[in-house]
Amino acid sequence: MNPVKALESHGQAVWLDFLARGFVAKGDLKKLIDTDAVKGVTSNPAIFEKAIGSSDEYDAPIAQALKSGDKSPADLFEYIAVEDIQHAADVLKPVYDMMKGDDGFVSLEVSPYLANDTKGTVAEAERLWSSVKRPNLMVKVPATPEGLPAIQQLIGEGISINVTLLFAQKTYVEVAQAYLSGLEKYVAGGGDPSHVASVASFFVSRIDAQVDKQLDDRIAKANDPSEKARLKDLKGKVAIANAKLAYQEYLELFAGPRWEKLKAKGAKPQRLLWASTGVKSKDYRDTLYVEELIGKNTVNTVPPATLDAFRDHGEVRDSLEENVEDAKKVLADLAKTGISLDAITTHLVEDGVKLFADAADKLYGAVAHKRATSLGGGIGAQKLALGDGITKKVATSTEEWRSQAKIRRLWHKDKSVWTGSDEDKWLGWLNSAFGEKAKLADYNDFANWVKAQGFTDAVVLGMGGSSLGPEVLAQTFAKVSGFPKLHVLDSTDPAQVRAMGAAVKIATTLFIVSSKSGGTTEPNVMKNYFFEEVTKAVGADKAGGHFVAITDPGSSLEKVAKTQKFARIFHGDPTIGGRYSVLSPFGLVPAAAAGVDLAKLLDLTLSMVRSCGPDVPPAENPGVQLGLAMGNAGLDGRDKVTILSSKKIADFGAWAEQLIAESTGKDGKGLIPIDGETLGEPSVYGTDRFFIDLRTSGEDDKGHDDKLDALEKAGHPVARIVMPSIDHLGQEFFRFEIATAVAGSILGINPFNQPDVEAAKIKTRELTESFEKTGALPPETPVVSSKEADLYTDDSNAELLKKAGANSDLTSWLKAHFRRVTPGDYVALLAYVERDGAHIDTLQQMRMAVRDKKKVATCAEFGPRFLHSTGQAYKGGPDTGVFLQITADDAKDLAIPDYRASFGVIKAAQARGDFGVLTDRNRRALRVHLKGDLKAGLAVLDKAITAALN
Ligand SMILES: O=P(O)(O)OC[C@H]1O[C@](O)(CO)[C@@H](O)[C@@H]1O
Ligand SMILES: O=C[C@H](O)[C@H](O)COP(=O)(O)O
Repeated sequence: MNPVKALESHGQAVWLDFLARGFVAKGDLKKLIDTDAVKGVTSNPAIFEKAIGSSDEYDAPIAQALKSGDKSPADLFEYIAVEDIQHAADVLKPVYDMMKGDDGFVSLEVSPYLANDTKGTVAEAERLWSSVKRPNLMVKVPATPEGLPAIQQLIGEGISINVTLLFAQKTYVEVAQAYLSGLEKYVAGGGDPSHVASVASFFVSRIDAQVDKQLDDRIAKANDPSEKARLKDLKGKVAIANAKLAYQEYLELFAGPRWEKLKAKGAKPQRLLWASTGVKSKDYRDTLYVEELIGKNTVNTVPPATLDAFRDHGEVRDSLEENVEDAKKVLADLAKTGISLDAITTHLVEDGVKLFADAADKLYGAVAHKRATSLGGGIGAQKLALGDGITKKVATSTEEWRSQAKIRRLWHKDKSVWTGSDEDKWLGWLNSAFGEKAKLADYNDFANWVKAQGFTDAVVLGMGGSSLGPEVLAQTFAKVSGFPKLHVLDSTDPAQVRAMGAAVKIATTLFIVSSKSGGTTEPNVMKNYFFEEVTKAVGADKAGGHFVAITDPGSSLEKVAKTQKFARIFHGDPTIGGRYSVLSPFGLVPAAAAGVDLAKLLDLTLSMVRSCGPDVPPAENPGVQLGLAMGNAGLDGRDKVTILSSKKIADFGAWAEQLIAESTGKDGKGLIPIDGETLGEPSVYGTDRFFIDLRTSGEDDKGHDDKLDALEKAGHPVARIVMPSIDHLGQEFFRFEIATAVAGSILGINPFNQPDVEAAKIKTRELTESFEKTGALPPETPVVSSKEADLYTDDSNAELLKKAGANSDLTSWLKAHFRRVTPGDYVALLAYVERDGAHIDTLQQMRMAVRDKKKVATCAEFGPRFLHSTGQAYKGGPDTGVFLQITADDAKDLAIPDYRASFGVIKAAQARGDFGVLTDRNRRALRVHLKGDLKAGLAVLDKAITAALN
């Protein structure tokens, strides 16, 4: 007789420790049921990994599953696994029916990531139970300290459980008690226990593998031949002895009054199942862990190779209750050697969780890969060409992030991923796109209202994160017919404020006052100005109807908005910092007002959110990969993140700048974003660059690409990202957010605070308060004064510059200042003037001259806008900045209603506050104040810069 089938008559059920889609579909499982009397199937993460990861068998099912909507890799795996388990359960259903529910089970394991999470395990087991919907399912839960209470609860709910990763006899007793207690609860609640089944999967071969290793060590060290022989004799015996003694416990546990009471109600005993019964050592007979553990009311789940071997040459006898005393002696002899079985079994539980988590990482990686392939053009493609050195470092970090579960910890808001301060309070952005999608109806109502009002323009008044997201949206998407044109104002420059007023029709403009804190000076003064303008245009009673506010709950702006009867107040999420707020009301309200299709934007964004999710291992996770590249490149001295965004998404860099700089630039560390530099030949760059090229599909430019290729060839790290279309903009917001958070972890900083911006705000406040009291800003003395310009700096900078040749003219000071620039530095031009096309061009020309001459990175920024963006890194980041602040007389100042200070005064105070912090931090900073006509002044400065550089 077929030895496998013969086991049946010895009271043992054989299950198959294997599952794969085709195996079931092609009838192979059915064949084993018929020929070998196989009565069940077990799966685990390693089995699924093998099935899904190393074949293309699942490509089509995955593509099919995605047809009903995008899914995260974990959801996708679950979807596929549930189908597989259902198929196997259906094939085994006749066995289940024939045996009246005593056998015929298929097991599906909860995620090993939840092994130490009771609540998570319970929730997942409940979900699997209800989605598989088969009476012959067993959900596998590990016998970890956190798994035990979950097992008891789940049994108490009438869910059949396969307890896995069980190695120690004493844990087995706890498992059986948990089963009994769970059943008692179920019965007490009116449940019929005859529907509940359970097995306790006692692992075998892994114990011998560990014990043998320790025995081998001792054998090698032993000198006495009899000692050697004694040790050798224990090899291959301990696991079986351990299992035999567990069976003795079983016989006791499932006898006696407690059990009899349950049995009388129809309860089934929790059978011991021998798991891990494929031999791990070639020294042993391949049927060892079947032959020695044959006994009544047990199960042995065997891998296909062991099944084949046993069918071929297995020997059947009632072995389980044989030589129990010998088994005790084996364990006693082991104890005498000093090898602790307790320590080994404890370690094996932890190791078992780790091994299954490693397998799950591989499995989810494979699923993530198949998902990405299947979604194809739906997700922005990313290619990293980092050069050998950084590639190696990224590979090391990738493995570290995987083995330390850092992406899952990041998503679970574990602050120890960063500095362990308060990072956990600032991670609302991770899920915001899901939350905002649920609010689509409200956004649509708002959009309809905006349309119905007939607004011609919508102007966002805000700073930093509150303005730069909307600005990218405004500049990327074309005006939508029937909706207002979207503008952004983020300045206190009188000319710029006035220009915005002139660019729109005040009477038909919607103003979106956007400030998370509600207390930021700029949006408040801009609001005061435009509220008065609107009042003049439409009357006091109607003015509020032209304003909406976006602000965090309870802010001072909310109070004002209520008093002034704003049309709407949208609340931000206080767990999202400004620079991470674009996929929250701060980006989405302006987008809705402009008629952007938010459903499409969010759906496409969510694909990237899933691609960067907790279940996507670092190697397959595009956000993590970009972040590890940025962070490691930064540590390698390539800390100038040079952003090259193509024409259609030209403004993206301005948003990315605020994200990267404000998040990472602190504690003397950080990444300096470089936006807007024209791409050059390798010779104009130092070795401090990391290039990110971002474009939409089809925006190819041979000249640009050749230059980029040349840079890559010259050894510069280059990340290339191709968005399928501008509609995929939200994907890039999210990719960069994750990347920045990850880079922050690599750099060892808290990416969610902005200590140095606050310092400048305090200085500015002191200056404006003094103005409110005295009517003037405190006097200051230039180091040099000429007809066109005054120069200012602190004593220490002045002394150094004079020593370096600065005398009485502008050029000499600039020359001395630029002379301080060394490789690895960056030069930042910080201009507190109107940000218009002409000034952007002038600044661009100046910075390009500096870059090409000094071969350093350059920034061309406008104040006060950059204060809420790169300003943090300039003051708090690495001391590699050389700053030229440019201020100017305002041709025509502008009063602010309800303020004594004008826009001009506030802007001046901001410039001085910022400069004060730069010099307090001993940064290399010089301020040029242009007098008289600005155009002429800038021309003089441009000339002086050119002269200074030559
Ligand atoms: O939205 P708020 O609170 O006005 O802040 C604007 C900006 O100022 C900062 O708080 C500091 O620069 C940024 O992080 C933020 O985006
Ligand atoms: O339920 C079955 C177990 O997961 C399996 O038997 C473990 O076997 P292994 O030790 O060979 O991985």
